[in-house]
Amino acid sequence: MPALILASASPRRSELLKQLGLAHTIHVADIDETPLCNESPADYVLRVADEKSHTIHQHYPEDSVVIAADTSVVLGDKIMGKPESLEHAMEMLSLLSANTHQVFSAVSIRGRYTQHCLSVSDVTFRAITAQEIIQYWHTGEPDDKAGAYAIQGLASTFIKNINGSFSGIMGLPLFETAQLLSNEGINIFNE
Ligand SMILES: Cc1cn([C@H]2C[C@H](O)[C@@H](COP(=O)(O)OP(=O)(O)OP(=O)(O)O)O2)c(=O)[nH]c1=O
Repeated sequence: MPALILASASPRRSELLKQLGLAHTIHVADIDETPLCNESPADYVLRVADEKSHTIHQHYPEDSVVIAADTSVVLGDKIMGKPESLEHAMEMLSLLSANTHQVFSAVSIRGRYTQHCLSVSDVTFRAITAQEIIQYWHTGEPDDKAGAYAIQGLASTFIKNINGSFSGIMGLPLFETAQLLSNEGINIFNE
């Protein structure tokens, strides 16, 4: 079994990998995550995930497997990252209120092969008030989450419906991840 390295600072991604029973070390990739001019959401998350896995794979032997991911919340042509302030969270969550948006999550895996894939999910919010957004902000939960919410937390009370992958919305689509890892000889059921 090759060594598995998670190129991510996201505790959620590590938890999700552990959910598959996969032991891993963490080596955070510090890269510029600014979208390029006119870059589509799909191209953006795939490029950033690839840059993260590439940066970290350089530090390890060829036969190690590095996994990286990138998640964005997308509404129309707006790509939403993490909130920088209460005002920024208010702006994003007001747009998501009473609306359906997409969550794009890319996974990039480098080992013997270079592989990546994309998970896109639809998420529908009920109407949320400015008062709720302010209270939600003060819980600290929106802080380091794309679109300023966490489906796995209190924001579950805002979400009427999802069509897609719960783990993908949380930051690491496990169905796709398991498929890519099996191409590298990492199998969930026969470690
Ligand atoms: C939409 C959504 C996002 N998120 C999180 C997943 C990611 O951690 C974060 C999106 O930011 P990312 O830039 O994808 O990841 P990150 O900065 O946390 O970690 P790294 O770049 O080192 O891998 O938002 C949730 O936890 N729940 C959600 O419902």
